[in-house]
Amino acid sequence: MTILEKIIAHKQMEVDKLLEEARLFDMSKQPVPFKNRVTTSNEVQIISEIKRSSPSKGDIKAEVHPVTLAKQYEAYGAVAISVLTDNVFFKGSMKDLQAVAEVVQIPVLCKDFIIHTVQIDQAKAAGASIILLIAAALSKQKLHELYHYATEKGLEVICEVHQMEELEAILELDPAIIGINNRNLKTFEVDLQTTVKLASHIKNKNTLIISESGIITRSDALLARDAGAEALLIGETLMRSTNLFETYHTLKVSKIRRMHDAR
Ligand SMILES: O=P(O)(O)OC[C@@H](O)[C@@H](O)c1c[nH]c2ccccc12
Repeated sequence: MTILEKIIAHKQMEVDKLLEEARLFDMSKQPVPFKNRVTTSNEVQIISEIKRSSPSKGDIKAEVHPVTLAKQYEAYGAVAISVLTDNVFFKGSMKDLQAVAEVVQIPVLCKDFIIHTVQIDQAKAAGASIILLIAAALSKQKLHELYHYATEKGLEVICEVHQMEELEAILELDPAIIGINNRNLKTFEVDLQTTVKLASHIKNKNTLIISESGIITRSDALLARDAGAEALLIGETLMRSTNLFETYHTLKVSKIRRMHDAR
């Protein structure tokens, strides 16, 4: 069993419990616009992630205070905050997301393994403006169903892909946003060339491309930018930073290639 299969099996149990509880979710919250903020900017934007722990790295910063960190991310210019809400494998929670969404003005991404519409309702009620749908975790039919459901609720969706077949399955949707995960969720291997390879197959210029995972240095940011990414999803590098001001400064690159950016 791969780690992704383990996570999904556990997620199914969580979903069954949620459905049993038959909670009513308040769906009246207005999401904060995301994509437009990225595409109209002159800089490659950073989606900053709150990630206490992960199955691949173990504890990164388990004792973090999400609200304090989110405020710092916002102050340093994050375009959105990603909050890991999976508890069993990432030590996050929907409570974290809710607390963060209450204090920041920027959009919040619910970073979880979504397999059922009830999780979308739950995320929206907690204050998420964006959700993630992971192609590796869903059948094509389910992916399409969840995508349409979330967009009907006014949420923006990042369709995450890691392999060509996954990209093909989501291109049929002509999605507004594609996240290319440089990390293989089955083996944890990270390769930034994943962004280079897959981005070249995304022909619609209106599709926003986000490069996700394993971005550590300025040259990583430049590599993703040159491949066509307009935003970067960064977790561990920010979580481990002891000087966020400097780290943002290092990772913030302009969308246009400049002389001093040459590697
Ligand atoms: O910490 P990193 O390497 O910067 O990665 C962040 C983010 O891309 C990663 O947490 C992630 C991308 N897709 C996911 C799906 C589920 C859980 C986590 C993820």
